[in-house]
Amino acid sequence: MGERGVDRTDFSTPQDLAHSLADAVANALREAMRERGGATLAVSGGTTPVRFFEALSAQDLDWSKVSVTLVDERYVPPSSDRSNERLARMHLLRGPAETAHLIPLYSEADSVEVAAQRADLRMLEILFPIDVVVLGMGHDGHTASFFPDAENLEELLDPLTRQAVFAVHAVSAGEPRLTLALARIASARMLVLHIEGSEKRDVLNAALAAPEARLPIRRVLDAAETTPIIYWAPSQEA
Ligand SMILES: O=C(O)[C@H](O)[C@@H](O)[C@H](O)[C@H](O)COP(=O)(O)O
Repeated sequence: MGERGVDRTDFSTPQDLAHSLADAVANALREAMRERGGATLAVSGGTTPVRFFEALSAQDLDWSKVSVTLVDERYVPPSSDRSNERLARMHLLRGPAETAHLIPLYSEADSVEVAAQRADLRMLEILFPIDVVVLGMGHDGHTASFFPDAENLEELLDPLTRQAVFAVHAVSAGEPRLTLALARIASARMLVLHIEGSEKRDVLNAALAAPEARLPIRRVLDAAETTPIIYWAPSQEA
């Protein structure tokens, strides 16, 4: 398998990236609302998206028609500072975007597997394919919660699986995770990968140039039904 085709947009600062990505995502959500009366957005957590979330939250659109969910979630309550739901509520669902409908992945359950079953049912509230999916990436080439050492990685990456949400156990992930399956990510109408810093750029370039798809990020980009769009900026020390 040769180099995967992607669209790249590099920025000089994370701030420039955040505003440009917020404009592009907002336009895609507006188009979805014009065409289908509503829009769906799935975002990743971690540390990278905060500027983007805050720029997107300020966008002028009918947020009451937007359903927002998470690409993946740490199996922690929304009160935890590790929670992606908490991150989205703090930085994205505020101001104009406060009226968006958030569909979290986490729920307090006897196990992460039970929580995944519940989240899978909640995904019935979403009209797939998702209009916009924004991925992040770790330095190990994971995206979503597709960690290279995930016990059920091939199940997560199965393009034919019908299950929308899976539980993930991976030593490198820290706590157990909840994640959308690759099939729900790959079918996005707009698939964005937002990464910052030279190390992540190098990991991505190596994954894209590799003759076979080994890293999860390459498996996801190869499965994408639209041309993935890479948003990159140099990291900015806090
Ligand atoms: O729950 C998570 O951590 C994310 O969804 C995950 O896939 C993230 O996008 C990468 O780990 C990058 O995280 P940073 O932005 O913190 O580098």
